[in-house]
Amino acid sequence: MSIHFEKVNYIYQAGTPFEHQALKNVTVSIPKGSYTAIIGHTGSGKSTLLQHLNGLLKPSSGHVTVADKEITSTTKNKELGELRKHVGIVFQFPEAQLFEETVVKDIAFAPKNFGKTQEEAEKIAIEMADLVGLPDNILNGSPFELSGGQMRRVAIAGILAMKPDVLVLDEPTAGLDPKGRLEMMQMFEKLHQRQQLTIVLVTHQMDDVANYASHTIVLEKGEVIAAAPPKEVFKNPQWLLEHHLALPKATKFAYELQKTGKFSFDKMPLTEKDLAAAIANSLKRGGN
Ligand SMILES: Nc1ncnc2c1ncn2[C@@H]1O[C@H](COP(=O)(O)OP(=O)(O)OP(=O)(O)O)[C@@H](O)[C@H]1O
Repeated sequence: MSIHFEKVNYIYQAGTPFEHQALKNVTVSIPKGSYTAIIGHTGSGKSTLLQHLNGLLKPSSGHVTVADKEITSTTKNKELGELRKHVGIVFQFPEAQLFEETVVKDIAFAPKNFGKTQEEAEKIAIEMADLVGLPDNILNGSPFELSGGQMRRVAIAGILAMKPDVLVLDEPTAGLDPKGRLEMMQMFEKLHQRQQLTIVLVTHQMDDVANYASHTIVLEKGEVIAAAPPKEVFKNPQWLLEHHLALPKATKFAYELQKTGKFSFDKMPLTEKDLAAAIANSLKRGGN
């Protein structure tokens, strides 16, 4: 399911003293089947852009096309029901939305609402729980007795139960410890690979962009300032620093090494593995 923004402007609270233009003439695509990271400073418009993906927000002008559905300022909510099944959005701290008395019932809520029988919905729920790595023995217990990371998995399974083609994640690892973060990111990677899900990830974690994303969109003050694979976006550390963006750890380390004048890199490494290979190469060419 490909997604395209064409000259999209979005203005919050238009015509009031609080008016704020959060997206400015955004023309950008999210390739079908990609793992696209959206990065940018606080307030650059990431969440605003994300909410256009299923019409929670509609462009003030311009249009968004998701598969064959065009969303404009005049699109009615009742036209968006089908689209919302195809684009699942996991907002920050999704576990706050859990409410059912058992894990299975919580995950089964959406399919039941979309017309499945109780039995069908629970079957889907059990499959989805397995997909997100929840153990069987918690399924009939309360979601509120689980750890934070497991509660989040329940909430994500609830979104996956709609069988979306696109999974949108707004800082999905916020508040998790390093182990929980790694496990969660590995789970999304698995979903991307095995279910061919298009993933759209809003993140401040540049290492996650480097490790997992195939495409990157960089926002600054509501404008798209770059849209390219991570290796392109991170190849010029100076440009990123000028735009007050962080670098992946390995890229930063290589950049600092390069500044000593003793190492040079043809391609900036993005990951620890790339970094080790790049240092070895530089040494072979006569670095010291
Ligand atoms: N309801 C609103 N009314 C007015 N301005 C708003 C409203 N919601 C967001 N904004 C403004 O729109 C801009 C973009 O906000 P948005 O939440 O999309 O940014 P973001 O990049 O997701 O930020 P963060 O990284 O902090 O989540 C910000 O300047 C924000 O203050």
